[in-house]
Amino acid sequence: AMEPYCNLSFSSCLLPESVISATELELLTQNVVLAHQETCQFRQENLHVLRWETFSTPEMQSFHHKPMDQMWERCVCHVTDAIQYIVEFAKRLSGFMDLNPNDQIVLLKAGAMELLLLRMSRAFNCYNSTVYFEGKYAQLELFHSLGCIDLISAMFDFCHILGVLNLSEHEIAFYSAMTLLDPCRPWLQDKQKVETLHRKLQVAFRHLLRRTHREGIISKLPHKERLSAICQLHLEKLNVFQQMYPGIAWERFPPLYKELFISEPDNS
Ligand SMILES: O=S(=O)(c1ccc(F)cc1)C1(c2ccc(OCc3ccccc3)cc2)CCCC1
Repeated sequence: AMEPYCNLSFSSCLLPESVISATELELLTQNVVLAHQETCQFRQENLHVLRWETFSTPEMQSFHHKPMDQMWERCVCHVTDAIQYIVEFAKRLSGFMDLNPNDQIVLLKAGAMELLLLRMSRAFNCYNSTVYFEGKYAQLELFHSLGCIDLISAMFDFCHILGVLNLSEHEIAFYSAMTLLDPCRPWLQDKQKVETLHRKLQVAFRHLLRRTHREGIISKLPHKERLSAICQLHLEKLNVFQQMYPGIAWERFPPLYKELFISEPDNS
């Protein structure tokens, strides 16, 4: 099939807005990979050396006996830390800061937890189903006191699916950028602008996969419905937690987490 872009000798040819030049393709790929590398929070090599360091039974017990609200507060703080890196990733993606501020917030509100799950798969050991948590790798059981083991096991399953694909940092970078810059997010004002960015990312990602003979993973990447279902479940569990511990979320959860996941109480 015709290459998705004109080569430089025809640089004067009229490029339909969705097609991208070879140079722009290369610059976009560098931008996405660098934005991810600079904001990935934990380096792959550091996670790798720890991946067989699991919590001992006594340590597991201590997590088990933690009160639900304490465990929630710890996880919510880790989420907030992780999301600060995700916000930084977004800001470094070419085109994101040119979007209007409303659309930047819309994309981060809808995509932050999804990107957190994609990044969490980097810290998942799919050989013993453990995930990096507070310095070591934890089994599912450790999170029992959160009272939302169905949410946590859905996250584990998701990380397992991605872990089996053994995605490279480049692939995770593109998967993250395309998840964030999703033109189908509700309430977008300038959908067209996000669409153009998304299409350029698609061309660049396909180009990378072709170059690395990894086209096969496209059909194996989880559908976005799966990602949004887990994020929906998180919001439901957060709601249940707020019913059980009224006031804790408002008093103890970081502002960024509240901004993203807790809708203003309707004062009606
Ligand atoms: O280290 S973590 O706290 C962690 C928690 C559970 C787990 F199984 C593995 C890791 C962290 C994370 C925290 C909450 C998450 O969902 C939302 C959630 C779930 C349950 C309670 C509160 C929030 C997802 C991930 C990993 C990435 C960033 C922090």
